[in-house]
Amino acid sequence: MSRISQVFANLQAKKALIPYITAGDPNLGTTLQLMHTLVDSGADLIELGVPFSDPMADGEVIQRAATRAVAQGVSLRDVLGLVAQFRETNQTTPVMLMGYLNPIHRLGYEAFAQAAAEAGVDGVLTVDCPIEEIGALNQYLKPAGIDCIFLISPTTPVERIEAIAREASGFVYYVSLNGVTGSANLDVAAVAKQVALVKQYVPLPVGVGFGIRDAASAKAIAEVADAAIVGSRLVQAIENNVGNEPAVVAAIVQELNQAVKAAV
Ligand SMILES: O=P(O)(O)OC[C@@H](O)[C@@H](O)c1c[nH]c2ccccc12
Repeated sequence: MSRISQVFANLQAKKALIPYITAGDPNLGTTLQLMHTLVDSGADLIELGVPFSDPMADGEVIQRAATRAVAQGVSLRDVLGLVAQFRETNQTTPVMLMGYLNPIHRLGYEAFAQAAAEAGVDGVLTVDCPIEEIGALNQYLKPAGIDCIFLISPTTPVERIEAIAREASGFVYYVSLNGVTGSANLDVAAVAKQVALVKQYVPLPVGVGFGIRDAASAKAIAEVADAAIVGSRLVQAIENNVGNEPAVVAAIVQELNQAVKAAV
């Protein structure tokens, strides 16, 4: 069983909190510290962004984080090195990479899958990978034991959800709204309805992200899904608290985790 599946199995009826941070924001050393902070504060799984120059699914907050990391020259190889460092002292918390296809394609799918597995990566979400192309990557991820995580949005047609069900493992990521990360108009009732639809076709846990900003929204989402995913709130806190990032992030994640774990 993969580390991601294991986490959901261990939680039983409880819900997962999945915080997102961008690797290399504000620098790789701080990201390593923050990854341990996330775990200590209750994160069940870490979503780690691979910085990219043209992050089209991201709102301004995460775009700026990617720009800061890219400006320091943080590469996909560096991110894999970061995960390997994290694994030196943590063998239990799953790490999923979130990124765009270009850097993975440049490294080569087979080489990437091998290096990611060696580093201790558990899942890969390629935001801009068309379903036609995912097989080319997944043929290497699967034997390497890495889960292929897919986005499903409010406009994903049922045929595509069925195609995703054939390739996905670990969990699927339901995007709560049509827009970019950091949006503010979360409609919990609409999400509940769509998550139920997704579950008719996909026999995996469903995590929900986009627009979850506080304890109340995290709890509301955790009541209708298997995991709440929070990015922009944390990335904004990192930007606003240079030099004091771990303490501020710890406080937010602890609060979010309490809310998510209180969901029934
Ligand atoms: O930032 P938000 O609104 O809290 O949403 C989570 C999101 O940041 C994280 O999962 C993520 C960051 N970049 C992405 C690109 C596509 C899909 C998801 C993501």
